Amino acid sequence: MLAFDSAVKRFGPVAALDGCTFGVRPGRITGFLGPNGAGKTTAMRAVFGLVRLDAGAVSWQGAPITGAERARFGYMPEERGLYPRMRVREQLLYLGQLCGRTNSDVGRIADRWLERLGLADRAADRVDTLSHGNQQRVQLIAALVNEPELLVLDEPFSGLDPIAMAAMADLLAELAAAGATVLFSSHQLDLVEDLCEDVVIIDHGRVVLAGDLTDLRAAVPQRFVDIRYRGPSPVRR
Ligand SMILES: Nc1ncnc2c1ncn2[C@@H]1O[C@H](COP(=O)(O)OP(=O)(O)OP(=O)(O)O)[C@@H](O)[C@H]1O
Repeated sequence: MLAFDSAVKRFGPVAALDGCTFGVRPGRITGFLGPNGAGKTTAMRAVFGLVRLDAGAVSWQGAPITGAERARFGYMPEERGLYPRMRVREQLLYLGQLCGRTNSDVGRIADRWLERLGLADRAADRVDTLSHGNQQRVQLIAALVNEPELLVLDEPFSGLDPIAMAAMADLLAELAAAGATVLFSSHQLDLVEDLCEDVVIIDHGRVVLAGDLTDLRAAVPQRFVDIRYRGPSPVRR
């Protein structure tokens, strides 16, 4: 389990995380929601040591996260992080080796995902010759080349067409079913509702709602509000 315990991170006067506490359970997909600037990216970066918390902690399996553990995690950062002029497969091999995996090991895993995501015929192409959606697929594979126990994805669905979104959703469901812990942020509420078992909603760096989506739905039986307006149309013609 990935756990945030009273995590605090300040940037000058801004509290990006302000006592943020939640858990991400293994074998499940957790959707991480919140308005722009809520603190989602900051929380995800804290898992990888890319921001240093001012107070509180983030832990994995009950212990502080070390570099050795991070090498077994997968991360798709919001700003993405591929070398544009490197060839797709070559880049995946390089990134996998940085995680301490052997060349043949990474090659086998990368080839499987390239095939699965319809990119086998682009393996020898430079990344910057691929479309945005295909670069995003490569970025996902980069997060998977070390067969991660924990997968943290910052807005992985943004900019994808419906077919690519469905392929990504299937893949995440499959990884979680195989035991991986999956946390992803999104602004697409319908997608989160369809795909996730758990949700965490934060605002101003604090958790406002967290838990099993089915339980949360049951606690709020009224899901739609019917608003009727009487009077002249407010729309000017
Ligand atoms: N490196 C930084 N320097 C200064 N302020 C930062 C930095 N990183 C984040 N912040 C601020 O911290 C707050 C939280 O930002 P963060 O990117 O974590 O939010 P978010 O929930 O991921 O937003 P979005 O949905 O827009 O991606 C924002 O007010 C942001 O401006």
